[in-house]
Amino acid sequence: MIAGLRQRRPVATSPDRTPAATPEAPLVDVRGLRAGYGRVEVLHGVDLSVAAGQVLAVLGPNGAGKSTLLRVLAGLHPAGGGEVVLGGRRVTGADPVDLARRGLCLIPEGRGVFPSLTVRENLRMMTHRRAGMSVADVEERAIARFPRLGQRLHQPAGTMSGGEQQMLALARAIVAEPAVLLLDELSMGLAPRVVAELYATVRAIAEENVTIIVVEQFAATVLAVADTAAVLVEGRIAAAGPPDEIAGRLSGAYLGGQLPPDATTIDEVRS
Ligand SMILES: Nc1ncnc2c1ncn2[C@@H]1O[C@H](COP(=O)(O)OP(=O)(O)OP(=O)(O)O)[C@@H](O)[C@H]1O
Repeated sequence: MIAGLRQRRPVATSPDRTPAATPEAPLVDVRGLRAGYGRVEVLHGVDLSVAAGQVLAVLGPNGAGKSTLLRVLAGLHPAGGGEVVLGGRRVTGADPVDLARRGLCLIPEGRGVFPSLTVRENLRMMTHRRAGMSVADVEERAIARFPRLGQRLHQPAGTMSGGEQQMLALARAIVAEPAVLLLDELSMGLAPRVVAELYATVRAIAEENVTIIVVEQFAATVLAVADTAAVLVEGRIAAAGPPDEIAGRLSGAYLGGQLPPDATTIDEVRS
């Protein structure tokens, strides 16, 4: 079951924190972003922007550079060129701790939890992320959003189902009230029903004015909750626009919500 929306409570903020969302300007603006590994460039000048409180879905086949894009945005991998602007401030090259302080939070591919720690311990680690937040606050917020976690507080996170682990990863992220949430393939290895449940929650989180960039191969489910979408193919944006338009352009190329594994097929959809 998906918990309903809760009234957000004020927490202490730092002056560096990304300003409250406003609908006028993009909250995240990526311009000509390049990145690679060694001499091999995998992002060849990516332009993307997402308005405050909106969900941007970035779709693309294996190896397109989706995870690399998120890692650069989170400060975990260096940009080789271009820039990242967060809340009107250029943050290219900022370190991950600084970006986290500004309210940017990445849930990486795989489960963003500590498997040997209990659910409670995983949640408690988040108290340091926002001043003025007690352990009780953290647990209360997490359980309000994901009631199932309340029954598993003493269970090691790694023994929960994949869907429950992703709920915990999302719970860890949202208790810190992020300005921007970066999600890398929440759907990996999960049943479609569980994926749909997780993405319904992602939509609800966006409704609380959190800006979300989500990277996925599970096209149909994520497009259903996105405000805008882009297709990344071989490190370049092949298409961008409203989700229904992108879905239409992809419809000939995938069945059952799964993008085709080869970039060539998506290239054919481009024009
Ligand atoms: N640490 C690394 N060292 C060298 N090359 C890497 C590294 N990580 C990723 N790559 C390469 O960069 C390219 C983009 O990888 P990335 O993981 O960003 O793609 P992706 O779109 O997220 O793929 P997937 O959907 O399979 O996770 C791939 O060719 C990959 O092999």
